[in-house]
Amino acid sequence: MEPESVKRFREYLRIKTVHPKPEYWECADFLVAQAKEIGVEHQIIEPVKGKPIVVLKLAGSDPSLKSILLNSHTDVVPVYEEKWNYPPFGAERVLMDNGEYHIYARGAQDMKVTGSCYLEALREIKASGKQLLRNVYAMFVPDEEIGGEDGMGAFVKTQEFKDMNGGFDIDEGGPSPNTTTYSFSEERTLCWVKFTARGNTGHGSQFIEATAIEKILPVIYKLMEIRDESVAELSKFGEAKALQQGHFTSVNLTKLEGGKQANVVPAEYVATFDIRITPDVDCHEFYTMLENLAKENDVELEYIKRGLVNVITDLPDTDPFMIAFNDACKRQGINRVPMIMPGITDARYIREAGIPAIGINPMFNHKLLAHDHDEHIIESEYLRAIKFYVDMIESMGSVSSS
Ligand SMILES: CSCC[C@H](NC=O)C(=O)O
Ligand SMILES: [Zn+2]
Ligand SMILES: [Zn+2]
Repeated sequence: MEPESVKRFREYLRIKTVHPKPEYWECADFLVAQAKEIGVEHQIIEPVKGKPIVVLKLAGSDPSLKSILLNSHTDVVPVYEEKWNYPPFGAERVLMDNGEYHIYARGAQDMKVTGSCYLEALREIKASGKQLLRNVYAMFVPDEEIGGEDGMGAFVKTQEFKDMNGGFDIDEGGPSPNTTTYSFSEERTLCWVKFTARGNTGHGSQFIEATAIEKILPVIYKLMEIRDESVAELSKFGEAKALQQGHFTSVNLTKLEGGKQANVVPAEYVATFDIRITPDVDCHEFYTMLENLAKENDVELEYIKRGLVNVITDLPDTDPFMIAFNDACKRQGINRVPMIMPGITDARYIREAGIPAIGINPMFNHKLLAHDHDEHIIESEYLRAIKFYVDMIESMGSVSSS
């Protein structure tokens, strides 16, 4: 028998909130219907037209206290459909040889599973008739996968967000490949940067000076050197490599453009990099280094997107919210290990707004398939995750001081 919570999760997965044209209103309709069924208030905020944010509220008995926020994004990244063994928006429930059911869909891990856990946990708590002390808000926001400027970035600036009076945010994490759970209270800083070199052109048989290629190559070499250094440092950690990656700056040359024909020396060459700066270094110093590198080589630099601040959540274990958080983890058999988020998430906007945020995903034994083909989750782990969130929400929502 398929649990009702799984049916609802699969319904959420079937909504094509996929870039570049996510069906945000279909998604909002689904979430509003959920709120009505669960019996909690909801609100739709649209700080940017066509990008609705849906917020569900589990009302606490003392609304003057700071609230607990549960954040999730509704959008998902595109798919290479031909590479999937199951339709990416079919949300098929497949019985595996080991007796486990898998649910296949884009967003199954990243991160509709978490959004569904919030919905199911609110449903359970509401149905139990218990009233918590603090307001709890589940937020469903668009556009995280494209930077979140029009989603959480815009939302945190609204009066509606301020009125929620958030005291602590539970946010996005990743499932664990084993039974250790990662928790994220800091992220690397995103830097997408494009270098354009211009130079002399002419016949491909000649020794032409000051070509675009000669200018761009030292820039590429230098950045690849930084990449090599990170790889070398990271490899020293052996098995613990994945856990440590956030302490190193990652560099990837993601686009290289230029040249028209084999015998024409290119007049222009463009190199685009996806760089993630570790919070262990000052991002402004890193930017100065990039700018100097460009200047020294007569290359133009343009930031496509970059972070300018990097706020981390650093609460002591004696903080009442942390006590409640850790207690719930312990009760649910979650062995929490801190890690720096390798990518960027909407939690950064919440931290910048002055609210502590921790990203977590309590599911065990999953291959990380965010943004990958055949993204799926193990049903029994989803069901266990719901229990985790029920406990976590009740625990955090009952914190009396702070
Ligand atoms: C600039 S938006 C990119 C956001 C994305 N976040 C999760 O995958 C990431 O690449 O980290
Ligand atoms: Zn995500
Ligand atoms: Zn993602």
